[in-house]
Amino acid sequence: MRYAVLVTGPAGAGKSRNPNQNHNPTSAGKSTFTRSYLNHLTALKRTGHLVNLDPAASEESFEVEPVIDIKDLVSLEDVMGELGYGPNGGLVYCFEYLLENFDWLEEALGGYEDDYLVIDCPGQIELYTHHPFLPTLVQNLTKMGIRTSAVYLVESQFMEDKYKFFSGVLSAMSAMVNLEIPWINIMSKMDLVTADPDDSSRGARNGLRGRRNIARYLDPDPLLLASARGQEGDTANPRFHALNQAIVQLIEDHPLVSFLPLDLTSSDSLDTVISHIDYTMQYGEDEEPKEPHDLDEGDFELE
Ligand SMILES: Nc1nc2c(ncn2[C@@H]2O[C@H](COP(=O)(O)OP(=O)(O)OP(=O)(O)O)[C@@H](O)[C@H]2O)c(=O)[nH]1
Ligand SMILES: [Mg+2]
Repeated sequence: MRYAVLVTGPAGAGKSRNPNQNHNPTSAGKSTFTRSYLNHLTALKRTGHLVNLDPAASEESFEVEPVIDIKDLVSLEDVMGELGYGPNGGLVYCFEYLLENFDWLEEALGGYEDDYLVIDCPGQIELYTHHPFLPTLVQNLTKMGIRTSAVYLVESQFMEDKYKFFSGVLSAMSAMVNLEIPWINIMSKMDLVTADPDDSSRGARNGLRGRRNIARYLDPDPLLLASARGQEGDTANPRFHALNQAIVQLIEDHPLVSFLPLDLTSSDSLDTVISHIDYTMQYGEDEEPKEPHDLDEGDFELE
């Protein structure tokens, strides 16, 4: 049996791919997670392979070499330079080109029997919400006997306030219904969440950040979120309250949207996330199906 995990999620405004540059606060951290994931599999004495499907990925971001790289087929730089496309049109072109030349990918994947592929995807949200590329890719992988699941990373800053959170939830839901495969939502960069509730940062002042308050975002109780509205300092236009209420109702009616916390600085956290992914796609189902580890609350203690 072969397995593939698509690592998806929104990009930030502006790409900062160089790890030495300032951290890009709104990028989900897909590429970073992908590499930690593979290193962790190695530590567990398991084999995994990196597949890069981001035609704009920069070379220096690869501390783990991809076994398959879309840029060997088509790169965004070339498409933009030679065909005069902008970054978004260029990405669409690259994916169309990939699907038209799917035998290239099929051949490249052919050599990896009994394997576990971790696929780093680009961050353009349109790719997940309204283009047919990823669903077609998944169908093709399924035809090849590759069992595919997806993780959707949303950055922990989305927990800073409920409006950002709603936007993260809605994008996750939209991607989920578009792909229709086993799916896990992940709240990434938990290392950036302030541990100290007395922290005077903006998020902490709003009382919406800090480990103490995380639970309500990881496993959202919409009514709780809704009741957070109208707090002192909430400058939102009251006309939006009805809309928020409707979104809250939607979240409540679709309890699929919960998030697993991911803190790359904790190997336990990676362990938990990976065992959830394994469980979701029934990795090694010929053996006993695995129960996911209990969510390690030790890391995010709720007093
Ligand atoms: N503090 C912290 N920073 C992170 C983490 N993961 C990624 N970053 C930083 O966030 C930025 C973006 O990370 P990437 O992994 O390139 O994000 P991406 O989702 O692949 O971005 P795109 O490919 O542009 O969509 C980089 O500057 C990383 O160093 C994390 O777990 N914690
Ligand atoms: Mg990336």
